[in-house]
Amino acid sequence: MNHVITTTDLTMRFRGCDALRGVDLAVQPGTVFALLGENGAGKTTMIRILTGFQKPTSGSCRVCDMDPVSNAIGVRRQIGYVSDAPALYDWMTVAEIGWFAASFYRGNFHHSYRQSVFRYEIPLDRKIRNLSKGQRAKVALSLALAHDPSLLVLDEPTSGLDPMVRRDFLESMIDRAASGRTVFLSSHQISEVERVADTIGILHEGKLRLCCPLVDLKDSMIELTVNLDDPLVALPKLPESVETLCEETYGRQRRIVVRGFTAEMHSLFTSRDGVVGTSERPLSLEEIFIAYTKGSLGPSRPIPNESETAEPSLATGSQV
Ligand SMILES: Nc1ncnc2c1ncn2[C@@H]1O[C@H](COP(=O)(O)OP(=O)(O)OP(=O)(O)O)[C@@H](O)[C@H]1O
Repeated sequence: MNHVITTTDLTMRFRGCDALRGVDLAVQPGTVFALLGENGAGKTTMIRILTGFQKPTSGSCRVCDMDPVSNAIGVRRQIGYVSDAPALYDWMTVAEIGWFAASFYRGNFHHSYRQSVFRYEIPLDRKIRNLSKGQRAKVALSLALAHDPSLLVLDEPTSGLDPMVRRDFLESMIDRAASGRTVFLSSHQISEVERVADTIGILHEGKLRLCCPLVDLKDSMIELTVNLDDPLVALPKLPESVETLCEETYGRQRRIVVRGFTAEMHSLFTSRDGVVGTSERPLSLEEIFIAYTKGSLGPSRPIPNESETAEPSLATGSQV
């Protein structure tokens, strides 16, 4: 399969800061790819390189079969792009900026643009400088989508949009992917991303910690709770195929976030002296993100009472 985006050992060093450290990535066509990461993880840097606004220190990338370093204009003509702070000509009106941008594209750019701003209820005669933050974001999105690009690159696309518009917009991204076009977006809105993304990439301190279809990710990750009769009981070593992301003790409970744990492995625990029982639960994308980036179960988890932890939960249904 021809990937829409590939990066190979992509590295970006700024003075005193390694923004990207050897990122290898491949994005399939017809998918919504969401790049997640904390502040400063390297998302915008990655997007600026892919769109030809920044030259990487080393490594390579291809976007729509072009090299954004040597052919930035070719890439930008092919894709739609909205940055986290869209630069629009403030002195133009909403109508004028549509005319202006249409001059760079063939086809019915202008008609599509006007339909889009009409749908968003933005007055055509309003100056860009007098628009609210959300209205600016809507104009930028209308411009990016008007030539119906095969690849849409969005840096924090929903910041500034109200909840209804955010939901409609993200759902429209699913329709784009269903029609074979590709959406690459960065976001902090993890619960929103969870509803629309096909593939998740997690950047952490410039490294790609994870790149995986969302369905596989959610199927392969669980929080395993092991009830112990003594908090100091040592747990068995898990097979190498299992990735342990974090382990925390709450009284007589040990909670572990694991990837690749299979049902057969429960017996490793249940046969262990001092283990009273185990249970498992699926994780939300937000919990998975926290496990990968913070190595913890999350900041706001309730700490159970001693009486709760003493109670063994033995095998039924998803529990073992
Ligand atoms: N031009 C620059 N010069 C020096 N350092 C930079 C430059 N651009 C980015 N950085 C640094 O690179 C790192 C990654 O920044 P980047 O903007 O890519 O992060 P991000 O994941 O988009 O963050 P956020 O979610 O806060 O927007 C940060 O530590 C940032 O300070």
